[in-house]
Amino acid sequence: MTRIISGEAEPHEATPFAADKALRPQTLAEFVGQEQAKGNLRIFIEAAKGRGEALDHVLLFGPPGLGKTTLAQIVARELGVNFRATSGPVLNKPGDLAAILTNLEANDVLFIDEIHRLSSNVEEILYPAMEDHVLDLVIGEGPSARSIRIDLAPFTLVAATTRAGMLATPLRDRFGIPIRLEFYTHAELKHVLLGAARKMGAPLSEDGAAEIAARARGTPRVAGRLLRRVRDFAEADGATVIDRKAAGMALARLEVDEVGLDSLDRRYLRALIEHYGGGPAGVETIAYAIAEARDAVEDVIEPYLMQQGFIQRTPRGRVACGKAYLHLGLKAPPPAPGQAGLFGEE
Ligand SMILES: Nc1ncnc2c1ncn2[C@@H]1O[C@H](COP(=O)(O)OP(=O)(O)OP(=O)(O)O)[C@@H](O)[C@H]1O
Ligand SMILES: [Mg+2]
Repeated sequence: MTRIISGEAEPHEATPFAADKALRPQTLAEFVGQEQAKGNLRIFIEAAKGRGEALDHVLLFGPPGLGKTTLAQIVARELGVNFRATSGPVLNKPGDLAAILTNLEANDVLFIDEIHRLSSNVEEILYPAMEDHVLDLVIGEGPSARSIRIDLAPFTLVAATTRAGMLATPLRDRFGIPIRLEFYTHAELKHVLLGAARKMGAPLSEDGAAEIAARARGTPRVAGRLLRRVRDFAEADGATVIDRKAAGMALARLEVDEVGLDSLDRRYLRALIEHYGGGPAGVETIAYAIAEARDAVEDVIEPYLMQQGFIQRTPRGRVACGKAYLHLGLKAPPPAPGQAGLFGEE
């Protein structure tokens, strides 16, 4: 799925040469928003440093593009320790993780992205490593198999996931510091955009930043991507400043509407309303109707539609709220007797 407003990283954004790598905030102070998470982290980091101990394990969860990887790197930098990064799908065998763990120095940060995709045999060796800093490995097979125990340096696991619900409870329980990242406010995104524009040398005005921020679906990665595309249009048009008008024109050409929805979001809402009478409809059914993978629908499309009150999740499926009808210019049917109102009130 290639969408300008997808919160997911595009392949080029995930490489070390990523256009947005230089824009990554380097310190907690530079990291915009997520005030509660930052405040807590600051205290825990200072305490761990003061005691000369490893920081407790941190679980970062939330939709794509909200800054999980960025925050993980910042934690290591603020602690003044090494940052080692890997990801769930990359760790195929217990030995892959064992090799990384045995190479960590005292109090280092190990970052495991997409921890929900860790295979269960790798997950099992992670438990004693997280809890007691030991590695229990089985060497050989069959009757000659024996297990050995290796001591590890104390370390901090920082794990990220878009799907905290998919983690096994014993794994989730081993994180002393769980942090949910929230969508950013328009003001926070405006701040992110002005900072990024300064670093890119792009002539973004205050009202231009506000215009992009309002359409970036609460997500810094989307804001950064929109800024780059808007700058391209502005340059092509010979604009000397990216103001509200230039940004608005570019965003219209990108088919991103005033509230940050693109054609795929609108297709989702239309499918739910026009094919399924506004719901309740199962996510599988809607995904099929718009020819998208269920995971993408759940991770990328729905969180923002839900947060903005376009749809609601009910035990019987997704339901379109009044705001969705209004946004598409459709007339909302009256609520059926005994059912929740369409405007979200229970
Ligand atoms: N609080 C922030 N302030 C400024 N820029 C930010 C902030 N959070 C994220 N960014 C920028 O947004 C982009 C995406 O951030 P990041 O890669 O950390 O997201 P993520 O949550 O790890 O996404 P994914 O779930 O896809 O791994 C980066 O370019 C980063 O610089
Ligand atoms: Mg990431």
